[in-house]
Amino acid sequence: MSKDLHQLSRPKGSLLFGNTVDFASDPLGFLTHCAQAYEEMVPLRFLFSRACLLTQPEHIDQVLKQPELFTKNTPAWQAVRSLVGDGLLTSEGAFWSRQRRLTQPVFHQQRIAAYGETMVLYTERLLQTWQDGDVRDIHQDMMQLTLNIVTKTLFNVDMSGVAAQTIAQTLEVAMEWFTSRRKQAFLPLTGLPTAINRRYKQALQTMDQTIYALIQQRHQSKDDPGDLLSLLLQAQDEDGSRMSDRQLRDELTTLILAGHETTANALSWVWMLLAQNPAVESKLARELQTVLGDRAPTLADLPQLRYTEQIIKEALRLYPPLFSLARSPVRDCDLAGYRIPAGRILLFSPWVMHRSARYFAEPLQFQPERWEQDLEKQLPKGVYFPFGDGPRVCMGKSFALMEAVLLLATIAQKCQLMLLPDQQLTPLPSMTLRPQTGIHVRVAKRTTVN
Ligand code: HEM
Repeated sequence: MSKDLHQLSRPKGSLLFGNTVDFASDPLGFLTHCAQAYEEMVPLRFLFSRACLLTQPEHIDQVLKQPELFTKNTPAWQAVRSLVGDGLLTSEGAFWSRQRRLTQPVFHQQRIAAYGETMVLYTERLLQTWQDGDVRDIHQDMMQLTLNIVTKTLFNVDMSGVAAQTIAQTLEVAMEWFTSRRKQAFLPLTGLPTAINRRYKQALQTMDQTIYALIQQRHQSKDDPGDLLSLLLQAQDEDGSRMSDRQLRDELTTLILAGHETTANALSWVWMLLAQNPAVESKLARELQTVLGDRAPTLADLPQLRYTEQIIKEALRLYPPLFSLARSPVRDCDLAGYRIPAGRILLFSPWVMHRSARYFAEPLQFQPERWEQDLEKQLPKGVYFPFGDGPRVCMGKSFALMEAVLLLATIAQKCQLMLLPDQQLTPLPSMTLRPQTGIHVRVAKRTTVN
């Protein structure tokens, strides 16, 4: 006989709003506090929505491994849907399964191997514009660079000038809109003509024009570059029908968003952590000098760039770009002996799990060395999951890891980035975990390795 969630202790909230105010004002702090102060499941209430925070790895693992039972039908995912529509990230059931099958080949190891050259080339182009002593917002640089790489590799488009700016601006507004929705406990207030709602609607329209123009161009072109866009255009249902332009728009928007925002954030936090930890930075420089000397990295170097990879893993542990995930059961079910009613929002947070002293020694310290002995394999499932897990694990995981290592190696080989003093380096928990006011650095072109 399953137990009732009511039996579990929970953080006191206000009579009307429940835990909304605490969550909205400091989601990272609130979730961390709940995981530390209460039991394995923590019932929560956000105004009218009931939720439950999972803090046991085996529960998280069970939820991630059963996407048919635990779906993404939650307010937070609905908010993401307003931006990306019914693309791979947000669709469900047979439709998602078909789209995933169809898109998978583009992410096969051999295929993404070919993208390595573009990643390094685009990074070198960016470096050519940097002068010794320059002050830069490295977060903006990473956003621009990863956007250019994802559109070139997946859609064979050089996204520059106005189009790139349109996408960047839409994302800025979308993040602001998403943060404001979280603060309203995801109440469906999107219809109200508030300033931010209006700006968001306008930004979506402008971005749609850019994406539809890209689709149109390809419809008219005779070339078949064999990229993801060609694959999607050629895909046919059993009845011979093809994807509508609306569906193509959703998939393209999804991959542009998922394919650059996350990696850019991960790399931004890497630069901050390196600047704060000079011993790690020097060790990285030595690895790059030993493995690469003066030549640019290639795919073949990846197995030797072990410390570089450990830095990425460690930064993803401390600053997971998707800091919290959510699912909801389609029917009443049992989880760890508790009855979970259909529709209950289940929250679980990489931020919380990755910083737990139960699984990581000195959890708040940046220690890439902890990944030396294949720690990832030794950890229980559901502890370290920056890319999610189960059938809906990030489709771009290998792409992203390869990109992060190549970009880090290419830049760190040539430059050292130093943080400007007196800046607040606060993570803003929006749709992703972004640095709230960017990360401002001074560039020192490398002459010798320390
Ligand atoms: C450091 C970089 C990245 C991180 C941390 C990351 C993280 C994640 C996570 C946590 C999920 C699962 C969400 C959930 O289950 O609720 C996910 C899904 C997804 N990611 Fe990534 N991602 C990254 C890069 C990329 C890249 C480069 C691409 C594409 C080029 C991509 C495409 C996708 C797609 C399509 C999904 C949806 C998969 C599905 O539901 O079938 N991601 N990502």
